[in-house]
Amino acid sequence: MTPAAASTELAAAARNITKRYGKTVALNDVGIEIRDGESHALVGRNGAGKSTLVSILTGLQAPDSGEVSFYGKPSPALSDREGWRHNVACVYQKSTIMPALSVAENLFINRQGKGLISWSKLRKQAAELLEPFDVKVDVTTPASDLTVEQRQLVEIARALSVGAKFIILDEPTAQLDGPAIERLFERLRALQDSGITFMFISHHLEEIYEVCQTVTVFRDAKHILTAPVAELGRAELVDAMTGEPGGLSVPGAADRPTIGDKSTVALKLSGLSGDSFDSINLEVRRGEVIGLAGSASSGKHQLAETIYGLRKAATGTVEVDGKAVKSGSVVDALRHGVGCVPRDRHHEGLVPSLSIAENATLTVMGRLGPGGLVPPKQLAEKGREAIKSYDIVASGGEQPVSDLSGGNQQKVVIARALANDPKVLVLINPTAGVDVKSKESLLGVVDRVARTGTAAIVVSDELDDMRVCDRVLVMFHGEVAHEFGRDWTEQDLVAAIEGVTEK
Ligand SMILES: Nc1ncnc2c1ncn2[C@@H]1O[C@H](COP(=O)(O)OP(=O)(O)OP(=O)(O)O)[C@@H](O)[C@H]1O
Repeated sequence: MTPAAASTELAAAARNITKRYGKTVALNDVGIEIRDGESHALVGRNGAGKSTLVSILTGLQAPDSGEVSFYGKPSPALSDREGWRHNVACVYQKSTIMPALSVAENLFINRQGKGLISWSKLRKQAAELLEPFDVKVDVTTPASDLTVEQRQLVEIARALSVGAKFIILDEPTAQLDGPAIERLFERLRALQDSGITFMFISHHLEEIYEVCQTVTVFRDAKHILTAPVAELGRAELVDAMTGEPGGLSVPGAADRPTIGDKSTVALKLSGLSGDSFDSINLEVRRGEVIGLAGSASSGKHQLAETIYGLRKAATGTVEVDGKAVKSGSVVDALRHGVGCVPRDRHHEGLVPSLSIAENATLTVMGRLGPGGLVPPKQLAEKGREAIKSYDIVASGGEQPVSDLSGGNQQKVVIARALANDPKVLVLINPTAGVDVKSKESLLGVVDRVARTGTAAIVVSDELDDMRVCDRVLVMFHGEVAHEFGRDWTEQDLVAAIEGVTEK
């Protein structure tokens, strides 16, 4: 995006903001100034305070102290939702769209006005609103049928239609595949050219360089720096986020001993077919890490979810250590030693009201104490262990998971998957929402368990997550179209994912 588009007027400003949750100081006298027309990145490690600032900038909660203003005017009262909606909108990772309502109803929610609704007029207006966004859906479609990409565009269109010119994008690319990210960025550029201001939160630092002009770094609830993106190198940016010098090093598969044919087969898929994938045969040996790559429609998620029992296979078998696992049963998969990090931590991953310790031990309750009850001392120990091993930012193991930042919740999901000492580990987007430094330590965990003989399957859109893999299988239209060894190149992999190379 062109820096020239930004002016000196401030679209949004937050000054001297402090916010506490009990003993936790989530924001400690921080500020941010977002110039009209710019795209301003907000980055920081998990738990740095980014989402808390977003909730204050969107009027979802009040700060304990400090002020927010838009275009030089003080923010509306918290109860004036309409006033906030005119100033700012946020596209969250978690949808704010009502799944049961149609696209048109979602676009006009809360503002049908008084009197009878003219459905035909509403549908026509909805179609007009979406037209510039090239969202190819019938506006009467239920919102639950939208892809993540379409859902985000509907949310942006909705924000613009109520007059907001400042939009916050909270990790918008976390659930998108490569081509969808490119399409989103093209649209952001066009919107910025038309004068829309963005605040952009992402753990993918290369995206900051691609779409933003200014970057602000928060660390441990404090403002560390604000600088033009062009003047801050990637290493300096990471140093500011972590507070310590030294680059990043993602563990690579090449550092582990090669897995020979003599190693026992831990997981065997024979003629496995299901929703979106067909006739998959695969053997994964003890200590071997397999990457599953492919576009969103490749069938990779469905295959992984069938292995850990979330989906029932149409035909074929899944065997762990030579024993067949009952199809479509997560409990049976767990019993055979399959651990999983699911795609959606909000729905399948965690029990938000339970503590870190309780969530981290959900898969092993029966083994820790009689009748599934864990003695408090042992539970506290497990909580401390999880916090230490997985680098979780929290006040203690007894803290409810609902209080944790998104990235830290993801670390609890990983702790839970590993608590059972699984023979086979299935990880879907394991580093989603996780900061750069924690990414490195989580991939280190995969490397470590592989060394102890666990077989792992890593499903991810991130090439960095594939570096820890011994083999990378690229799926295309439900089949394994390519297989790469440890020596894959980024170019080969991307070409195979997009289906532009010969088999
Ligand atoms: N409702 C809450 N109750 C208690 N503590 C909370 C609550 N919401 C956030 N916190 C704490 O405030 C701190 C900042 O959290 P926040 O969600 O703003 O971080 P973040 O920078 O968005 O992290 P991430 O990158 O993981 O999304 C964290 O320590 C978190 O545990």
